[in-house]
Amino acid sequence: MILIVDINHGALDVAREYYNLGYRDIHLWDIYGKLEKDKNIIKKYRDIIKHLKIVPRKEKPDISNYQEVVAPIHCPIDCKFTSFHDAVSEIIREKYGNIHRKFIVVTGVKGKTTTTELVYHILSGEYRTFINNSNRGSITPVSVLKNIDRLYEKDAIDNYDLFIFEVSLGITSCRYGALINVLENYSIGGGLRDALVAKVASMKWGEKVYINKRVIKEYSLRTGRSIEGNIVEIDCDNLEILSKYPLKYRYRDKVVEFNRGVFGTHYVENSLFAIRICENFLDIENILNRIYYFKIRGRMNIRSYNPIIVENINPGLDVKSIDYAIRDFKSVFNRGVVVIGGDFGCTCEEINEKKLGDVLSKYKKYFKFILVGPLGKELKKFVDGEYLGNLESVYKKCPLENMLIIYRKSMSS
Ligand SMILES: Nc1ncnc2c1ncn2[C@@H]1O[C@H](COP(=O)(O)OP(=O)(O)OP(=O)(O)O)[C@@H](O)[C@H]1O
Repeated sequence: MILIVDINHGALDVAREYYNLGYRDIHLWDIYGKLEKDKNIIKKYRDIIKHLKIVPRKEKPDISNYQEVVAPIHCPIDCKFTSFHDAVSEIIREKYGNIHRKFIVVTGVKGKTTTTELVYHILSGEYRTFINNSNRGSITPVSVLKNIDRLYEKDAIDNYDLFIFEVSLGITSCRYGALINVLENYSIGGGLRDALVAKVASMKWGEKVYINKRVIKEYSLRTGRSIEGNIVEIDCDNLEILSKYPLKYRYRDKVVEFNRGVFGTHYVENSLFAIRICENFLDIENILNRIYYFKIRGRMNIRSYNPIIVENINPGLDVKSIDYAIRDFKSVFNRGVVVIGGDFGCTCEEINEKKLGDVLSKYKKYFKFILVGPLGKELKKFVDGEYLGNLESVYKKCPLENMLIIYRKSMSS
């Protein structure tokens, strides 16, 4: 008997794969009551649901009855289980042989989307490249499998030489994997595990994995163990930054240079990973040339030049990345306006408005604050600032000063 947990994160897809691989007696625990809330799921997965025993949310299955439990790594269950990262990695190998040898998989706390977009931008000059990241869809481990299934169904898999995936909380089987940072280590699984240990545990799925030196150090301090596998340590902290805007830094005997449309020193870390991965495929001149033309919306892009407006509008902004964004902006422009706010409920990790308020207070000598969206409304309790409702009202005001816009934008808005 096998127990698969959590429909929200793809348990029905995983169950279907196990069934097709010959497993029987599959129980599925709908831990968050998804089937009660969303009747469309029953229609969509009728073919597999009829072969499963569904354990409803209110019932707690007796784990000791099962030979194997399969669950998302952040699932709040206290037992030994196969993570979805492990299950998906094995299923891909079973179903598709060596296709994972064409995969580049990126994980981390901040910069996953930017790094996958960079790798895609660099490699797609020479390779037929597929990408999935949070700009384009779900980034659960199961989404890797679903993307490959879809390409096979459409007979489109041979249209690509390489496949780039952003995956949350760890990598799945791949030729090249990357763990770019653990900017904020947070607890998962109701406090039973943490993001750092979860991400590191998945590194075994990469034939070669690029890991931030800071993460290697933090992991060793936290657990007393070293990370196993074919690891390339990436040291992002000892580089010579030649200019913050336009961004330029020294890489070996070369200069990495960005165009004026992107802003922020976090691009150093993200591009360093992109360069190291892409060096497996292209020569450095070609890579540097592509980087110069890189642009990405909503992640510290320049919206206009006089005065400067920098836009940081995306779902993944946490307190630390907001702090870094303002610090970077201050280090180049010194003063101006910070527009701050947006939505709640963008990601599993909710933003703490009180902590954010404390961070903003550090900068109140230098910046005027304009507050926007539901988060902005809450921030009024912690910082002085004009509440302007939404971003449209901000743009209508025609700013006269340099302005940084930080807006946590949910995928649905
Ligand atoms: N390497 C980095 N270090 C610190 N902050 C970063 C880094 N890369 C990006 N950021 C900040 O995080 C924001 C989100 O970046 P990005 O979307 O690339 O991260 P992500 O990991 O995909 O986020 P999420 O998956 O949580 O939405 C950026 O706009 C920037 O402010």
